[in-house]
Amino acid sequence: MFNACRRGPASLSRVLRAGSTLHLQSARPSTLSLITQCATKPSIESRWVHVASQLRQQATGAQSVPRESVQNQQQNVAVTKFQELIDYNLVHPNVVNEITRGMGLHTMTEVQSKTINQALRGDDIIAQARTGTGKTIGFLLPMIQNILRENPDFATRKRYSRARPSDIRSIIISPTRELAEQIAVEAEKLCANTDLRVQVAVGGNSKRAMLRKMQMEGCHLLVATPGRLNDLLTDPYSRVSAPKLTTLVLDEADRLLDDGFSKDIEDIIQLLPDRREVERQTLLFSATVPKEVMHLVRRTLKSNFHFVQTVQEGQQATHEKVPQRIVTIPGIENYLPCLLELAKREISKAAEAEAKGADFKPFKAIVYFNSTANVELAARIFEELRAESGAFGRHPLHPTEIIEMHSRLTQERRTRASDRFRRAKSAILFSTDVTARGMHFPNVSHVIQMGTPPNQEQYVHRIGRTGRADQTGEGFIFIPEHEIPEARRRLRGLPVSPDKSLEASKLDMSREAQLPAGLATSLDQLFAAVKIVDRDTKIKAYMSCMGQPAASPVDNVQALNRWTKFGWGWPAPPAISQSMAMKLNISRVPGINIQRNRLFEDRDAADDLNGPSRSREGRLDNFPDSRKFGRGGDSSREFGRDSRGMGRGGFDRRDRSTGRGGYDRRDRGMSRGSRTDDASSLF
Ligand SMILES: Nc1ncnc2c1ncn2[C@@H]1O[C@H](COP(=O)(O)OP(=O)(O)OP(=O)(O)O)[C@@H](O)[C@H]1O
Repeated sequence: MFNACRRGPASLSRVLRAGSTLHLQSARPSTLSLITQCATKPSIESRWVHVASQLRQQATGAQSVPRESVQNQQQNVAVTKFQELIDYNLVHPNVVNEITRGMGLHTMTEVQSKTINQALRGDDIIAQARTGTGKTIGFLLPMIQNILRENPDFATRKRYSRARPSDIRSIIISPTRELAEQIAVEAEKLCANTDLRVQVAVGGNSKRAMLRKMQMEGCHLLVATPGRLNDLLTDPYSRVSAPKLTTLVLDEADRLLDDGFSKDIEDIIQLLPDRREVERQTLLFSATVPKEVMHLVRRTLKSNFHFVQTVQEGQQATHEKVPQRIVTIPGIENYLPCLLELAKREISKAAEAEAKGADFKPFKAIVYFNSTANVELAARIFEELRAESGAFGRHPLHPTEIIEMHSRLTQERRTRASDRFRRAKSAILFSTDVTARGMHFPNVSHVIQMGTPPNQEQYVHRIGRTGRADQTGEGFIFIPEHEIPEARRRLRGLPVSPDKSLEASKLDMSREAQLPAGLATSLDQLFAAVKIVDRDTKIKAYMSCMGQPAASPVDNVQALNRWTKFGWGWPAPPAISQSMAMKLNISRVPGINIQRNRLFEDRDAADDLNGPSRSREGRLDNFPDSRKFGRGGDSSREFGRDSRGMGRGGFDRRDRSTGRGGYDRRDRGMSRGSRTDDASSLF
């Protein structure tokens, strides 16, 4: 979207100006938020009208109350309990009862109270509130009531529905398929006792099957991802249209208005009825609204829109109830040892609490990486962990499940993965940002981020997967030393406190060290698992990190090379073609392993940079298994001086020629190190 703006006063703005009701808002964001706060606050605090018994008696007929009367009541009433929506005849009981009786929710959250009251008046709204505060009901409820008010017939469930795919009254756009499906499930719950038909249209699923369902059942409320929605609205054979559209919702609005989706949103708005002919309400919701999107927000909404902000400027965008810890680590090779140590610690804490009959929360974590290839590698390694040697050994984290989630999976596998994680009592979900926004998985105890997130907003959304509604949770972020300056910049102002509780976070893999027995065992298990994972998966992970923007390409290349050496035991980092190195502007970076005429490397690299879709079985690494870590002593074990020649920090003694642990900044070419295809060199 920002690109679109740079291209000239965004073509989106041109599209939007086509609607007569659209006047460009000239107020700056700060002024704007002040204005709206003034406008909304009194209605909540001072205009409160006590529930009158005569209004209670009218509770059954919200749909039959004339619009003007509803508006008059809305002028004076700001409800904070769902039941009061019935009491004041604001929302049909068939919808409200699903919330109070079906979901057991009674008191509105702050964002719900503010948005529901405002949106029932028909105003355009942008709402910003912390993650997990119930924004979904905040837009669904007024949206459904707005349809029922115009079409009272839909308020009760009929045996036979005569809806068609062209009956769409509301469209909700979500940036991800999983989120669209989640919203549709929630919408279906609210509409269960009405005659409204909810459909979901997302990419990755069969379009034909989706259209058949839509044609059989009809559609009043469509939840969709931008690409599939665009496709449906432009396909003349789909018969999907929205001539009577009354509400458009953009959930995760800032994401939908950014570069990645702006073109689709622009096209979709062009395909919707002209606002001069069909009056439409637009609702934008997100936990983050960066200043940069405010001008696009103003263009998307009517000029008198309301900005509902429950997070004021200068306040933390994350929950205070979620302690957030930052763990600095020597290098990327420490990620998985740290994760394994943390998982074991939290799993045994939960088990102890359970045994004592104390309150406990099973370990259920989402681990975020910045690339798909890294998610695949970490998940594969964790799947291969064994407490004892042999393929059929017990998993050291049993019964915690290992699940992976990213866009390279088929839609069917993605759906299965989210369902599995949703149902799991204890699990680790390795994920890309595909689950970072909006996804509600119950009882997530930990959100663990590996490396610096792309931006502060993404950090906020990721951490928001825990501590939702009235729950607690914890956040960890692991930052390798070379990323600290950039991480400091991106995480400025966030309530993260340093954590040094993990032994593995202090472990310099390139040096000899005395290790506690528990850590030595974990490293042993990780090493055995790394050995099993195929080479291609590792190369893709390396290439994907290479392709990511880095503050210092030199530090980045060196950190990645160190990872391949001490994390995987490779004598030299993966070869990268000259052309790829030039494309990434790293061909002169010391330590880069440039190989000419290796077409397959080029292909792999291109795959990783562009997000490959094909999956291949790669070769297995062929480490001799003669040098296992073995069991440590009771308290500690000297790492590197045992009879198996562990090498310093798991690094082979033969490799000393390359300096400490075989690698330091002076060692400009990993390829100079002697080959250590050796078990002991992995960790
Ligand atoms: N009034 C309420 N009281 C208690 N729980 C609620 C209430 N409203 C919604 N919830 C619950 O809170 C959880 C989070 O809701 P929801 O997914 O809508 O949050 P959100 O604000 O959209 O989060 P995100 O910013 O991550 O998208 C859900 O389980 C929902 O059922």
